[in-house]
Amino acid sequence: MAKKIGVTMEVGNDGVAVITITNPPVNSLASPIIAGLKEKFQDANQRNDVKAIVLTGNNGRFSGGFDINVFQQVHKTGDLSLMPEVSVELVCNLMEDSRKPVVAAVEGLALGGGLELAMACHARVAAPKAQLGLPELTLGVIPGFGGTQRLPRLVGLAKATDMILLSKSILSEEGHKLGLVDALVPPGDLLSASRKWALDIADGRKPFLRSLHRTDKIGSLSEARAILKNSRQLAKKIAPNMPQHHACIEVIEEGIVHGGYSGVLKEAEVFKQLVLSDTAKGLVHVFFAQRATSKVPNVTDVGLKPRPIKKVAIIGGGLMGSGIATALLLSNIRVLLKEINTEYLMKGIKSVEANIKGLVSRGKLTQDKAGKALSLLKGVLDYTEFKDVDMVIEAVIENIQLKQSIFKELEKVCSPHCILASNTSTIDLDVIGEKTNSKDRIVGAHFFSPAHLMTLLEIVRSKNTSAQVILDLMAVGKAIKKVPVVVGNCIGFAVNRTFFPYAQAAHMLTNLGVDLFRIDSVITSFGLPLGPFQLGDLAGHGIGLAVGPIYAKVYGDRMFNSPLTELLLKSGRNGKINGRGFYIYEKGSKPKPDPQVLSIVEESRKLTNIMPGGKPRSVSDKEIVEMILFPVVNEACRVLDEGVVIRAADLDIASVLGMSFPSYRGGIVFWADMVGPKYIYERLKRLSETYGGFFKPSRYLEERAMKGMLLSESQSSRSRM
Ligand SMILES: CCC[C@H](O)CC(=O)SCCNC(=O)CCNC(=O)[C@H](O)C(C)(C)COP(=O)([O-])OP(=O)([O-])OC[C@H]1O[C@@H](n2cnc3c(N)ncnc32)[C@H](O)[C@@H]1OP(=O)([O-])[O-]
Ligand SMILES: NC(=O)c1ccc[n+]([C@@H]2O[C@H](COP(=O)([O-])OP(=O)(O)OC[C@H]3O[C@@H](n4cnc5c(N)ncnc54)[C@H](O)[C@@H]3O)[C@@H](O)[C@H]2O)c1
Repeated sequence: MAKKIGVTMEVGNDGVAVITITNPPVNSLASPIIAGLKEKFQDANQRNDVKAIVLTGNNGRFSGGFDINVFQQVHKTGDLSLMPEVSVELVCNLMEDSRKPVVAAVEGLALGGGLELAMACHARVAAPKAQLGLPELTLGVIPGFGGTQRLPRLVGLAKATDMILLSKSILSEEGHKLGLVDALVPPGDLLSASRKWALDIADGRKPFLRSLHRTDKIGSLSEARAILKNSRQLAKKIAPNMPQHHACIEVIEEGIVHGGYSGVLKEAEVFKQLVLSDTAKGLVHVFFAQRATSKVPNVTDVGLKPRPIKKVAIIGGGLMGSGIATALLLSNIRVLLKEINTEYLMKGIKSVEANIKGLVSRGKLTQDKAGKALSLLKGVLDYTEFKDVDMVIEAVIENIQLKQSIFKELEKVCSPHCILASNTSTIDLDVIGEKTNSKDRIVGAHFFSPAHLMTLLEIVRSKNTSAQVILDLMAVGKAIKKVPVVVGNCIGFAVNRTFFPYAQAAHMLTNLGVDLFRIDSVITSFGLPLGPFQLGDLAGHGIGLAVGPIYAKVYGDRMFNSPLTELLLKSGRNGKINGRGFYIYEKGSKPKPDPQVLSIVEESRKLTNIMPGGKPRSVSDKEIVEMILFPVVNEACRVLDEGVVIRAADLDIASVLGMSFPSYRGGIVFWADMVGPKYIYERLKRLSETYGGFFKPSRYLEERAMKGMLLSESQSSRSRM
């Protein structure tokens, strides 16, 4: 059934016209809605039987803002005329400058353009817990319906810049205290209270306030400049590679110096420049890509319903098990934590307590909620209580025999409906389940460390895993505030496999004579939070050494054998865990590059002997980025080719959430498509001629480059799912 969308107007006997937006699910401001609003406001302004106007949204939501699909159309076509003229024609002229008072009746949410429409009204009446904010910067643009001008005038400049630059929304309760909301009323009274407020303004019992004309909360010019100076520093820190934060501050300043209307005009001009930026393209792609991950063919579209998961057993209370337990407890799921002996069990429980305490001390959790979460945890040393759990997540050490024997045991002690998940990062799920008759309920639940903080959950589907089990795990993932991405079974799954060349390429460059600290710094300037060497320190070099042979067995044709990790470990440097790796780690200070590592690097260079003519290779920063990230793109191509992910955009989200690949670059595949498959292919081909198989372009990349196709264009599927 086609969804009903549009704008309606009903005029009551009291002379109030109620204009209602209907565009499920979030009442986004699509072109027909904007056209409908213009028409209804014109009509209401002209009609003699209308004294005042109330603007509201249908189904308990005011509006989630401008329709983001339009940005995507603009990105595809480059056609700016698809953007409707709103900020002057509708918002200033028909709404704010109307002779008839307009009151916004806000429930659920008013975000982006939604809040901007509400701010152009002459008062705002809201229901409790409505979400209010201007999140446009997360999409690479700035507010474009006058929000940069009206929010500072309603809540003060410091609060407004904080909300806009950090894309932080507030609840209507806080909005009421700040003056953004004029009255807070129960949802059932929202319309009647708004009508009354509108009539009170019309009859002069309440003031007729136009937000853009207000100056009472802006302060003096020197005060404003001081606040904007701080904002510029904040922008530099949080968004060094993005244009929209600085541009937004400029626009706000224009309004402070030359008046709100001048600010509105500049806002419209800057908006049009930003909407076409690569940053906006990347961020808008990520917005839709993240939502697309919840659509899994033959799982979410076949009428199945997720079964309730109330109690989960976790086997292994080490780094991962304790993190996963924390995430489940915080979402009110009961957890049985199993360990091998009392000492390890207590250690595991203490880690969970420390995770939860950390959240309380950072103000992210109340003491009450922390107590409630911990009351749901029970430590055990055997399987007696496993009979009524809905799901088991195994997180013991990476050992095939151990995992196989655990799953064989689980099959006996758990009920037949119980989901049997493994957090393995490298072992084939089919091998783990080999000795069982429960292959249809065995699934990978690959969390990323620290599991209670990282949002990606790779759900690994073997050829036997049932659709119901996938759906159940997706629902658990969402319940614990993760973003589940369903992937196929292969060594390293989607993220670790795609990024295994990341460290390898860095080692090759170092062995070619490039300074390793420079490599890290170039990669962090590109936008990844940690360069490959610092990331290696964080994971621990012991792990790197242990998983190397597993990868070599299947991807050996494209591995670079660097002795550097082994040499590092020999000299007692396991990374952050023991305070020394490539960097020195001291409590309370930032990691410091350790110059003593350079002699180890020299030893490695002697062993590999790959420097051309024995001399360090000189490379530009651009070459460093290409030599490290193009092999990653090449592996991403193989992941796409083999159908390890359902769609290319899933790999983008997985790279953003699992590897912290910069979201403003849209994820690894999106970025590669922006750079150009042909260029990447040619660079890799040339590099492979000099340095061998590590850089050899994959068949998929070659094919796409030759045909002039994008890597993300849908493939003739050999999907594993
Ligand atoms: C010139 C313009 C100036 C203006 O200043 C610019 C803006 O306003 S920019 C906008 C500023 N506003 C924002 O940045 C707000 C962006 N939106 C959000 O943050 C969340 O969606 C929201 C909190 C609203 C609901 O969360 P939730 O309940 O977890 O639900 P969910 O997230 O799963 O979404 C459900 C469905 O709704 C869809 N959809 C949602 N919003 C929009 C939209 N604006 N448009 C189109 N579609 C939108 C979403 O794709 C999904 O579709 P599907 O096909 O079912 O996958
Ligand atoms: N460390 C990471 O960053 C990371 C990330 C994703 C996945 N993984 C995977 O998660 C799993 C666990 O890794 P980790 O880093 O937490 O290891 P860890 O060594 O920190 O913890 C493993 C725990 O399992 C316990 N254990 C062993 N046998 C057991 C048994 N029979 N019953 C109960 N407990 C038992 C050990 O006592 C230990 O406390 C591995 O499969 C690993 O590949 C690790």
